[in-house]
Amino acid sequence: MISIRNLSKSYGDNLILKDISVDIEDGAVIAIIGPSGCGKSTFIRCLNLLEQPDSGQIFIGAAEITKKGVNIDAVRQKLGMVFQSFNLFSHKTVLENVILAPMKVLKLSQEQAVRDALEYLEMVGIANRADHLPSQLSGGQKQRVAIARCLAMHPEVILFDEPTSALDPTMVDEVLSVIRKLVRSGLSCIIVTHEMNFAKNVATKVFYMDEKGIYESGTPSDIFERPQREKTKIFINKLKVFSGEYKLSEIDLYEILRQVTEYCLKYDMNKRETNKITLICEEYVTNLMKRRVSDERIAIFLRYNENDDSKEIMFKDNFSPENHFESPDFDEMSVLLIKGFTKSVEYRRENGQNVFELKL
Ligand SMILES: Nc1ncnc2c1ncn2[C@@H]1O[C@H](COP(=O)(O)OP(=O)(O)OP(=O)(O)O)[C@@H](O)[C@H]1O
Repeated sequence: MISIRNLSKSYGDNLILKDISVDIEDGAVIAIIGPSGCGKSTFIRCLNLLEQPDSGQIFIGAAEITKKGVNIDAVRQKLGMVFQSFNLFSHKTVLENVILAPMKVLKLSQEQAVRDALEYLEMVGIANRADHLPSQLSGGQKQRVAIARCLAMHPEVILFDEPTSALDPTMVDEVLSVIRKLVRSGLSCIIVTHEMNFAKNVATKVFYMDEKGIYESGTPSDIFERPQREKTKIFINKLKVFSGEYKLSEIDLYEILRQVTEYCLKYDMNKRETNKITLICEEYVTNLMKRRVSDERIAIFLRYNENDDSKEIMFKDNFSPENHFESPDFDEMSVLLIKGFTKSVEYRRENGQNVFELKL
């Protein structure tokens, strides 16, 4: 088991990872997903000490690897790493790349190292290129050699840092297939990936990273089908969000409608949908403007889910409850129009606010 306790890491003044604590069980296949720049690579690079954490502890079993004076080669042997950019020695053949570390670090004889290397090259389907130089290989083949080189060190866990990001799309599958094969053989892996289907189908657990930490974790179905937290939902559902908050005394209705139209057009909504959304916003805001009081505020949120094409509008305002949408003061035609354009309208009071959720 890998246990991480209160891990933090900054680059200069830029705090990237804040106080992460998590356990990774033996045999787990962890997919790490999250927006670009959230610290996924930094996190796994800290695990095998390619980056030095600023604080916190990492244990492999009972052994603390973050302790002063630890043997870094031994740590990296246990936690092998496959990089986005392969990192093969360009002047050495495929075979030489694979036997180098086992001879140097594991002190294997050349004969033994070659025997092992050919076995691993066979496993990743590239033994017939053992005498080639990396420059004679495609990106996918180079990455498979890098995986064989990692396996030759008998790691307990392999860390994959976006292993397919540098590849031509036609080569992604051959590398993912090899990783899938390793996973099936029982090897523990931690994979930083932007390949959501791969994460969904191969991982035993998914870490969604955001806000400098593991923002939400769970099984692939937890994360991909039932994400609980807002940012995970937005990331997973590819939600395109618009939000605007306005002080009623300063409101410029036409500016709001312009912003809403711009949002709809940006995400390729058709003219009909765009008109519906802007009309609903117009009706709602106009009705509230009529009863302008001192310092009332309204907020408009639009959410468009690209996966299932669903659209939602949410209005929040801090008017008193009797001023809400279905109250007699609200223009009857507006209510009919809004209801006619939507599949459902839900009203609730939340934290002293009126909240309307409309599904289109
Ligand atoms: N060696 C470094 N020195 C300074 N800043 C760095 C260094 N490495 C990464 N960063 C910054 O730290 C942040 C996190 O980077 P990291 O590569 O860990 O993110 P990521 O989630 O893996 O991103 P991506 O998905 O785009 O690869 C980024 O803002 C990046 O620019």
